[in-house]
Amino acid sequence: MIYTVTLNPSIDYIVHVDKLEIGGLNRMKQDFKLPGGKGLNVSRILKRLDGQTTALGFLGGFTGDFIGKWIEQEGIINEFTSIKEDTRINVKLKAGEETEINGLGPVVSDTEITDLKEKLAHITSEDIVVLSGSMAPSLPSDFYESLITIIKAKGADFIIDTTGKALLEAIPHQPLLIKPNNHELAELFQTSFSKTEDMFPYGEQLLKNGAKHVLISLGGDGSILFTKDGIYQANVPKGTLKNSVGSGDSMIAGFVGQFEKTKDPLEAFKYGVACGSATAFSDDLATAEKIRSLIPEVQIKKVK
Ligand SMILES: Nc1ncnc2c1ncn2[C@@H]1O[C@H](COP(=O)(O)OP(=O)(O)OP(=O)(O)O)[C@@H](O)[C@H]1O
Ligand SMILES: O=P(O)(O)OC[C@@]1(O)O[C@H](CO)[C@@H](O)[C@@H]1O
Repeated sequence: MIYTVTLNPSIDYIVHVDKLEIGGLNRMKQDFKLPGGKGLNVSRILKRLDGQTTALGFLGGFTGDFIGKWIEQEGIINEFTSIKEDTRINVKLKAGEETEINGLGPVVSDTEITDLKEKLAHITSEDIVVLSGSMAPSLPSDFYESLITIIKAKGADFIIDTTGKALLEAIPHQPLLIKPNNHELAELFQTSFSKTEDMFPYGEQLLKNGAKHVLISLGGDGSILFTKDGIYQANVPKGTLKNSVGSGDSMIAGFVGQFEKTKDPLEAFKYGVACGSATAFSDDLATAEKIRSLIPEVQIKKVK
């Protein structure tokens, strides 16, 4: 079973306007409310690909009810911890360019924290846990590490998709996968890249530090996978960009879903690319049909 943990889920309020007038009254052309949060997006894609997935994290208030009902309707096992405060709303403003305004997130109490940890402790060594996204500021800064301790004690694998200190602290615990994008990688090492090859030593360093696989996503420019056997680069399938929100999460879902089945990192990489691009070419997260249609277009070559 693949578990996802979304500590700070959201309703993603997607707002389309023709042209944004700062300081004026803007009328929406179209709007959508969708369940959001990185781990939840991973679960939603896994489910569409017929995977079994359980979603953990914190959900509260009217916003939490909306998300809980939605994901249950999609067949995702909902083991979220109920919290007193409202889950946040993240605004995704589409006015030609995309602008995101993400909420801070609710205060989570000690009892709520204990409940989440108890639920996580039900996993077995056969399971993979995906830890994704930001933490509400009320949580201790080493919270992800405390969850990793539980996961490791059960002998399960984990994937972590977060940034900064929480990501750096997780790497020595040997995550199955980390997936920084090129900007996050540059930030981790306080550097900048002018070409793809510049990233190679940093990806290799992350492997040395403990990650079992490192996937660096480059948006519309593709992605690079670092494994113990070498470095591989993928193209991007052709299509029209509709929405880049959630393409990174979709990539992780494709990778972990296929890795669970085949244990083959290159096969997993191929599915990851197809899922990431399929979401980039869709209004919401990609459908299984769209993902499957892109698989034949993905080409992976060894570059080192
Ligand atoms: N414009 C695009 N065209 C084709 N494929 C894309 C595009 N944008 C993203 N993808 C696919 O999705 C993968 C992940 O995208 P990206 O690098 O933007 O992740 P991310 O920064 O984690 O995204 P997010 O945080 O918005 O979910 C890319 O490596 C690529 O395979
Ligand atoms: O604020 P975080 O946790 O970093 O990111 C949250 C978020 O932007 O990530 C998802 C896309 O990856 C969205 O569904 C959600 O709104």
